[in-house]
Amino acid sequence: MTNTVPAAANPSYDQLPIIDLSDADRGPEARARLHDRLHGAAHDVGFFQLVGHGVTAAETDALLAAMHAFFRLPEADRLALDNVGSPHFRGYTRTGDERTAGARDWRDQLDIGAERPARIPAPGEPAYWWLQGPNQWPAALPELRAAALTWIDRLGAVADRLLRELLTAIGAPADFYAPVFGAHAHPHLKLVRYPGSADDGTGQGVGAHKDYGFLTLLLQDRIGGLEVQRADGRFHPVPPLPGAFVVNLGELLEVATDGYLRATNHRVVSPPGATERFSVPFFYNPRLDARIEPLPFPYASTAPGATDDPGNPLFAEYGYNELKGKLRAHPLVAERHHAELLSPA
Ligand SMILES: O=C(O)CCC(=O)C(=O)O
Ligand SMILES: [Fe+2]
Repeated sequence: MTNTVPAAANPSYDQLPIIDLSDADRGPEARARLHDRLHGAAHDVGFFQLVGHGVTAAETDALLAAMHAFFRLPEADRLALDNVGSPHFRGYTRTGDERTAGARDWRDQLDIGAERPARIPAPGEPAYWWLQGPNQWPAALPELRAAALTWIDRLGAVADRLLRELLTAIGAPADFYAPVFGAHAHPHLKLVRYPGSADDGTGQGVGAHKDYGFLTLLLQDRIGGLEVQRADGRFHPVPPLPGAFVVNLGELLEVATDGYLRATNHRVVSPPGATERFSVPFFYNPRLDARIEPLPFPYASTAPGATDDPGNPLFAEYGYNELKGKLRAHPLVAERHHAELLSPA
């Protein structure tokens, strides 16, 4: 059987393909092998484990220390940052206030983005400008701000390299999307805690969803619970791999490649009992007003078309794609600040 698309590096459902980004610097042969594996992983699975990314254990430990300190703050300190007070969807979401796939998630989290002044959309301007605005930081933990903003810069640089290698791997110009990133890109970071299982028996840590942007780089601890929908339609666990980032493709890469690369559904099953799980997803997103042009690449003619789900339309103008998700996930923020954007039930 011939197959022009290279097979995923590891076809087993027991672990995701493992991609070593440092192969890009080991000469033309190693780089060509990297491109084969990356192509296969991105096309066949939409998820992989990234090693050789250059982020050190010390850098990771600094972020994790700040995150753990945040979740150890008295609840009142965390609630002082309640995102219900932010029309920009920034700040703290208490456990049970977030919804995915129409049901309650069982996690609490701090949402952080690029630190910019609020931009209130004028009449006639796109509503997604609401997503730009200041973060909320805990007064009792000043080091969190530096740790989080440093992480956004660091992972943004890794994601930038990875996107270039991925575009090269599928035969596209490496810098095709460079204009939609740069100084006005809209990265997003979440510090997340899953506080064990809710008593409703659903096991929903976070419900099945796709991410909205280009690439997500996730740091997960050793507890496990992340699951990815594979080609057989079933959700398979992603066993933690120490030192690796779990990478997945977001909806914009699906739009850009007309479905040749896919944004893959994933979810988190709550840890058992009172076990806590921590994770840090970093979302590599372009500027809000980026309009994602179709990618010129040699496999474009074989692309099946992007997913057509009336319940989850994919928007090529990035800001609308993120706003759709935020309004759905944070109904309390949406009702308080953006009632005019909610479609009548
Ligand atoms: O916590 C995780 O492992 C994944 C979280 C996730 O998929 C998300 O927040 O988009
Ligand atoms: Fe996600």
